[in-house]
Amino acid sequence: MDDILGEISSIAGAGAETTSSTCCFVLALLCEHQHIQEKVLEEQKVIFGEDIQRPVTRDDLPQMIYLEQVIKETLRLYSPLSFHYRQTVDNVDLGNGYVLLAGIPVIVTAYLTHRNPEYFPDPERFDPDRFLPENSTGRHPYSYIPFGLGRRLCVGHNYAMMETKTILSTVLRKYRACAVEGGIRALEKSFRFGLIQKPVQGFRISLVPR
Ligand code: HEM
Repeated sequence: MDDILGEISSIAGAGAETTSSTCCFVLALLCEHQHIQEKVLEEQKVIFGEDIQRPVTRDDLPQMIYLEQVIKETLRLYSPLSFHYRQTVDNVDLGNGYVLLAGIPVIVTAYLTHRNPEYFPDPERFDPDRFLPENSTGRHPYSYIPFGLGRRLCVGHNYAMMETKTILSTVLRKYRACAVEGGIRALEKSFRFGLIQKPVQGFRISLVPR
């Protein structure tokens, strides 16, 4: 029973604030990039026509290709889990003159990794086209780690993408995300770099019915 309760609480804990914060960051970025929001909406119209009420079905999700690029680019800039904590088991030779000794804590930050200009030129720019197939093929697999990688890869990563697309499609067909209080830069200044990266005062985003 303890194991089952442990699994349930870690899935509920790891699955709730991560996706809600991702949805809010997408909406905040779309406030500041209206032309990208228009492209998202155009894609929604191809899938749903003018129907703003129809619930999203499983078959709709693979068609939301541009929305997926927008979510991926949002996760690049604002990964809810901004660092990964590990402890070395053996000595690790980094091949550049440095060796991490066995038994030491290692923190990898998604925040800095995702802003490495070697892999993401002009890294502060919000550009969903970075995730077009032709622009992402050949990129180093460890340069993009919003869900971690390897054995401890987020067990919910596919589900998270489905859930985020469903929520955003439902909201954006009905509402235009207009403004985020103080702008995204102000949000960033108030980040709490805890387990979940998010602004201390939460998100205040204006949504206007379409
Ligand atoms: C955008 C949403 C999400 C992000 C960015 C995210 C990110 C992550 C990351 C980075 C890790 C690995 C942590 C590490 O390296 O130690 C992780 C682990 C985990 N995630 Fe997610 N996650 C998301 C959504 C979800 C959802 C929806 C669920 C469940 C329904 C979930 C369940 C889990 C669980 C159970 C683990 C622990 C796996 C393990 O320790 O082996 N996550 N997540």
